Amino acid sequence: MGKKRIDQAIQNVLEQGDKVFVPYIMAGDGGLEQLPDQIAFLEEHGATVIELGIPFSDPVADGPTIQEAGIRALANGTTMAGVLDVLKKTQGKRSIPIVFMTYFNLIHAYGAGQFAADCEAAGVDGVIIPDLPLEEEDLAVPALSRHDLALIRLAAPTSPRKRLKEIAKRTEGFLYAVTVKGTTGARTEYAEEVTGYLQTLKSISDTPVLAGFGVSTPQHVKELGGHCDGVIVGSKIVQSLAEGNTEEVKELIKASKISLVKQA
Ligand SMILES: O=P(O)(O)OC[C@@H](O)[C@@H](O)c1c[nH]c2ccccc12
Repeated sequence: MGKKRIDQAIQNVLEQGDKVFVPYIMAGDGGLEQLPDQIAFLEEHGATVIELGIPFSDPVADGPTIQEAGIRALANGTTMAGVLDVLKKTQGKRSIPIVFMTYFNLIHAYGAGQFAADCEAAGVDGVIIPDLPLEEEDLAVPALSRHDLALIRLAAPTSPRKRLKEIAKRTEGFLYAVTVKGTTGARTEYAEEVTGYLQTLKSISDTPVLAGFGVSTPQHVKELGGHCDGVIVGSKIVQSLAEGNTEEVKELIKASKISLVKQA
């Protein structure tokens, strides 16, 4: 459980010669009762770790697709406590690691200590808190460490090198390389500097580096994956699942399986 489970899952994929694939889904989109099946589907089709978003009324880092998914999830009554409850009850049915993506406000309202304890009890392995800067981490880190939860840090393309080094040193599980300036959401192409930025992060990080924000086609998965250890896909997965287009999700995951291509 916890940090080690994330490290293990990522290591297994990399040793096999594949790239890590982390899908993001919004908990409660489509009804919270769907969550165990959504997780099982992603696990079955080869996801490495699942990033599970907790809906929040003021999602400052999110673009329209994820904002709308959050509104749908809130409208059907999804709460942090509800998500933890479902995960706790279905713990034995999955072996894929789960990472929460939640704004700090929700953790603060829940109580950081209680939050971390309940996460551990529900089999959650780590958290991403996009609005918790390095300088404020003490608000959460002691509780998270006590309950063996990895705190995955985000690197932004606007951060100076010195700061990137500190982020890379502190991160646990993986380093989340935000590839664009702006909010989450599908994009058609990437600026050329992204390649250099990912290479820089690889050179300063001992922890696997995963690229996220705007990854939305199998081509993106292959391209970006070629410069780091794998990718995170949010908006495109959220949209495909909401439309019932499971084929699209499978194709995205398949693009991270380099070893399959080599054998073919
Ligand atoms: O939606 P995109 O562009 O594929 O980006 C990933 C992203 O959705 C997911 O990791 C995420 C959702 N909300 C966030 C807030 C901050 C950082 C990351 C996230």
